[in-house]
Amino acid sequence: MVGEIKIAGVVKRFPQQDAPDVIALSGINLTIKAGEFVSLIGPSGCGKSTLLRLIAGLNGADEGKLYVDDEEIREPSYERGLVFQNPMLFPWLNIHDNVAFGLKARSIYKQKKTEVDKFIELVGLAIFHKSYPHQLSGGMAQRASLARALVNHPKVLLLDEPLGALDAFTRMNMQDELIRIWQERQTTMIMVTHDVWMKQFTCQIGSLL
Ligand SMILES: Nc1ncnc2c1ncn2[C@@H]1O[C@H](COP(=O)(O)OP(=O)(O)OP(=O)(O)O)[C@@H](O)[C@H]1O
Repeated sequence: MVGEIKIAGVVKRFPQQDAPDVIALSGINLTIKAGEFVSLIGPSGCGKSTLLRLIAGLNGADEGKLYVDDEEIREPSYERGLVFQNPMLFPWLNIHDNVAFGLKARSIYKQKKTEVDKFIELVGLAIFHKSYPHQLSGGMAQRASLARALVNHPKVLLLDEPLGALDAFTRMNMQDELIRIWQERQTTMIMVTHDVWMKQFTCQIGSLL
């Protein structure tokens, strides 16, 4: 299996004007095994999103290193899919083209076109593949955003409160969906959540932050 994450002595500071630096992460050491589904839990401001952004390669650590399968994380990669609380779909592209975007950017769309349809179907949006983001509900848009990350077959899926903006019923369905995808694909998943039910289901590491 692939997708093991190692975090070694990671420190992240945010400099402030006329004030001491904010120390968002102070010496985090953690290993997440390939195929695990882990929740990051903890009080607001404890550094959950910061850690996710470092694993995504969107920000660099001030000290320490992060690895995926022993390869150091230095920049964003399609191997680490990221889903935010608010689905960031391109409003001018329909659902098919949103999901296909990464494959087109990497010039592998022609070979992988059937994958786009497969993942749109997996998240239950087959009949909406020609719809535009403004024609979808929040839950549907979030599922499209999940398909867009999954179509790249990431080693790791990073989920930053992906269910936070959804109503309770849609959230329950999406939770089931995520667990089903995880069981089916065995992708390493790291999810920032405040949801107690997900917290019970997944491994808990929030106390480390
Ligand atoms: N870009 C930034 N510039 C300055 N400070 C930042 C930045 N991003 C995060 N911080 C600070 O780093 C700390 C950790 O923030 P982070 O967003 O990681 O917390 P969190 O645990 O995800 O919080 P929440 O549960 O409220 O989303 C906070 O004190 C925050 O103000």
